[in-house]
Amino acid sequence: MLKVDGLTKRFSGLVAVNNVSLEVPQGAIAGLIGPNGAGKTTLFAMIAGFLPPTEGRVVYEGEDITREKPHVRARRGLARTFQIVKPFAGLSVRENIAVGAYLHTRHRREAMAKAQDVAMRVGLGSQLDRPASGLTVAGRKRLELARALATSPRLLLLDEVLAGLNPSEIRDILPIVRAIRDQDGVTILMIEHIMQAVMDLCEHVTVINQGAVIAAGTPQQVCVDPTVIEAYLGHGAAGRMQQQAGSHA
Ligand SMILES: Nc1ncnc2c1ncn2[C@@H]1O[C@H](COP(=O)(O)OP(=O)(O)OP(=O)(O)O)[C@@H](O)[C@H]1O
Repeated sequence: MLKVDGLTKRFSGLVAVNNVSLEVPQGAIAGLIGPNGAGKTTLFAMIAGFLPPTEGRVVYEGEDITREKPHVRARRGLARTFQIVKPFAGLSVRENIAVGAYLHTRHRREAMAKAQDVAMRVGLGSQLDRPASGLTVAGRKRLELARALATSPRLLLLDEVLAGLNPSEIRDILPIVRAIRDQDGVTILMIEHIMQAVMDLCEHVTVINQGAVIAAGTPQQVCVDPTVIEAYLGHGAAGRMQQQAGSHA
């Protein structure tokens, strides 16, 4: 469904993303993880068309979309959420969600109906007529998800939809994300720092560090990969953990 081929992004001297290749098959929930500043958001911005790559290609459903604008990609069914959620403050929850639906319709009634449908899916059904500015952090995350879903995506890029949520809020939102794939068949690529969520949701994970892919595999595989442990915890960490495990055995 999505093929990222040798994507590189340089910001003057800094190589934020360095020759990254990955594939997301149709129907997958795939994860993208890595320490702070690894280049995850920059990679997402290139996939969604918000930043032009310095080198490399983005291929979506077999077509090279590297030069396409974000709204053209969105019309093809490629949607993303943003880490920082900024609702349109003067608008209700329903109107905020409807903004996404206007991608495919010019009719207000249709956009509002789509907004209502999507709101029910993400658990915002009872908040539809409240001002979006009054939502809690968890509510705003649901709103962000709903706005993306209202564009009727086939590939959804989720940028830390769980960040800032408490454990019970996370437990509530995980089945919603899973249902987007299971019931609507939407393929998902998610950036996520919360490892338990990655373990629960993702079938495949790509790990990047300092702009480059350092590991890929199932969540279980990458969690025990010494290169990944070192990237998160520092040089020598994998060895220290092994020693500790040995001394506790
Ligand atoms: N517009 C920009 N201009 C210059 N440098 C940038 C720009 N955007 C990102 N960077 C740098 O590129 C690197 C990768 O940043 P990016 O935000 O993609 O990382 P990330 O993995 O998403 O981090 P986090 O998990 O903290 O969100 C960082 O060193 C960052 O400072």
